[in-house]
Amino acid sequence: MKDVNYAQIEEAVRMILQAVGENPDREGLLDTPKRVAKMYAEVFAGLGKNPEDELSALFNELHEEVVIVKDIPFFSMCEHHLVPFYGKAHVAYIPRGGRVTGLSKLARVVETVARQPQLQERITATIADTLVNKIEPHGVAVIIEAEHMCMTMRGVKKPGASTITTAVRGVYHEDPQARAEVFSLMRG
Ligand SMILES: Nc1nc2c(ncn2[C@@H]2O[C@H](COP(=O)(O)OP(=O)(O)OP(=O)(O)O)[C@@H](O)[C@H]2O)c(=O)[nH]1
Ligand SMILES: [Zn+2]
Repeated sequence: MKDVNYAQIEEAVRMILQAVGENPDREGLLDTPKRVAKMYAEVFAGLGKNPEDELSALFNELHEEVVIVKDIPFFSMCEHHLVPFYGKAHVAYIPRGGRVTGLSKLARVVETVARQPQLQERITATIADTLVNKIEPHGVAVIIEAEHMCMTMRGVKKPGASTITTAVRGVYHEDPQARAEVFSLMRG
């Protein structure tokens, strides 16, 4: 994790409160800058981390068929508005050469990639590329379904609108039938 400058966040939050016409010195807001600084440190904890480091647990198991972990909940922050977007990630890969990773490690990759100012497309692609680079599987497919609060609580205000993004690599990129099969397992 990158070093977080808590004092600077606190100062900035005080300034924002003042700028919107609030009184940062009223009792209810006194600890708010501190809380917000802690909150940002937590929700941006993925900054400066390499998600490939999460894939350190490798088991030498010759399983050259698909492994899918689906419905991995995640929370991220849209880099345009710094409001949350959240939903579920589904991650599938076909191990190669006995390089099978711990199931929880797939969820850890999702967590690390999501915990930074992000775009849904970039989270999706980064998860796929992390697996490709670290364990060189036969194929990877990632689907993310999310609701963006910048589209629900503000702006166009369309609660319930859901965004689906995919990233496919290797055999899932090359073979439409394999891709259709894995997508139906992931979304079923
Ligand atoms: N592609 C993509 N766009 C996103 C994501 N999160 C938010 N956005 C969009 O980023 C865009 C920013 O558009 P701008 O016109 O620069 O900003 P804005 O005036 O606040 O736009 P509105 O949201 O339409 O009010 C909006 O269309 C958002 O819906 C994301 O993960 N991926
Ligand atoms: Zn946004």
